[in-house]
Amino acid sequence: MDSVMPLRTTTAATATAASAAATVRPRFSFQLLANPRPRKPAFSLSVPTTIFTTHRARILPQFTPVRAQEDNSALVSESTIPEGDALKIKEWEVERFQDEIAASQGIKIRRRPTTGPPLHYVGPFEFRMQNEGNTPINILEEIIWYKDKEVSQMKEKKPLLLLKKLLSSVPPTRDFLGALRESYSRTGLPALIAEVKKASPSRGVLRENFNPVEIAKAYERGGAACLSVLTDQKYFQGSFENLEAIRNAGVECPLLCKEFVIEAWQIYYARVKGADAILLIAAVLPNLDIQYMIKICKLLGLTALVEVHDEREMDRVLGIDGVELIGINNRDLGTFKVDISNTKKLLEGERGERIREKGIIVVGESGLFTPADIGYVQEAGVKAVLVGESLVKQEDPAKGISGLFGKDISC
Ligand SMILES: O=C(O)c1ccccc1NCC(=O)[C@H](O)[C@H](O)COP(=O)(O)O
Repeated sequence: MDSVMPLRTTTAATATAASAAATVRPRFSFQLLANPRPRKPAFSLSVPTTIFTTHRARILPQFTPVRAQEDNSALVSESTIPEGDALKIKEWEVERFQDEIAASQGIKIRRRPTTGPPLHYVGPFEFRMQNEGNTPINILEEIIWYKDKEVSQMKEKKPLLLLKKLLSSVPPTRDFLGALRESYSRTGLPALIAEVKKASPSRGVLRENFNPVEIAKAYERGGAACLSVLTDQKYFQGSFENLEAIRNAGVECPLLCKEFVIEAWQIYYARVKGADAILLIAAVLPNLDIQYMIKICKLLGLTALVEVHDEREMDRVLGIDGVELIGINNRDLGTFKVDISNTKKLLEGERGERIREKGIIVVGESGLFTPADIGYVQEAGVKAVLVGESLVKQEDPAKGISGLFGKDISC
């Protein structure tokens, strides 16, 4: 067990924000949090930055008074805060606010580790456990935390203004949805989005002699309607260079940029690098972000594939305007277990009806290996499938497609 250390005694002023600025409070009044994460910010964003030592202390150690005072002397006056620190405090406030919105929508994935470990109140003491709140709950959260740092660095090298300038010289996007529809009506089978995937956190390296352009061309020859290109480097050994290379190699299938999007900047970047579509993961993004990102996608001519894992995410996404393409991922990102009956479960009953009414195309994702699997998800209601492992492992991925569908779908 990690070490536990008492931080300091607390006052009501540190525990209840709204009234704390006012006057002296009796000592040893405290708030006991049964479930401290995600925690309500102890002050609202509209409260001016006359806030309290507890919060300052979490991010600005120089403000830490070891013991709160019985009078207001422990409070730091606004005028003593250097401007840069005040900005950090605001950022912290916004982060906590974002976490709270996400949590209210059932999103468990946090955008980044908590700035300081959560506090536990026991008697008059606040405790914290080392590492608590700073260990990702699953692989998706780990990926997102890393992505947060990665994107900050990438943005510095290629700011949004520069990307916007580059947009004027990129070729037009290809019609991702149109390609799926065309393939479905041509073959009577779910349209294939074949994934260019070198490795994954669950399976490790899937193909040693990995040539992304050759694989993409083989997929196209084999009858794929669209391709998905993993661009995450650290966990999937993918790259934006792969996306660009495939785009520049004369491959005609529309390309999905398979990224872990947390910021609109990434959408612009994907567009500049040759994407025709981009993945938005509901387990990571709050509703408003999805809605706003879909608008950006439309502005840039991209298709948004909005991915869900469970009923709650599906219901959220069905309530968002502008969603045209939903992916149901059969992989549990906590356990990595793949269960294709997830697709069926999420398309049953009223949900399935709403999807049909809205004309949304559903993509079955992950764990599809045989013609029986394809038949099963088609029966459940999907009009497209996204397949990586079972194709990329084949010596000839084009033949792999015929094997997967039980027939040649290339003509
Ligand atoms: O593939 C993984 O191990 C994985 C782990 C964590 C997050 C995402 C992951 N996969 C992304 C995908 O959605 C799949 O690459 C895609 O659906 C294809 O799946 P498969 O056919 O099973 O390779």
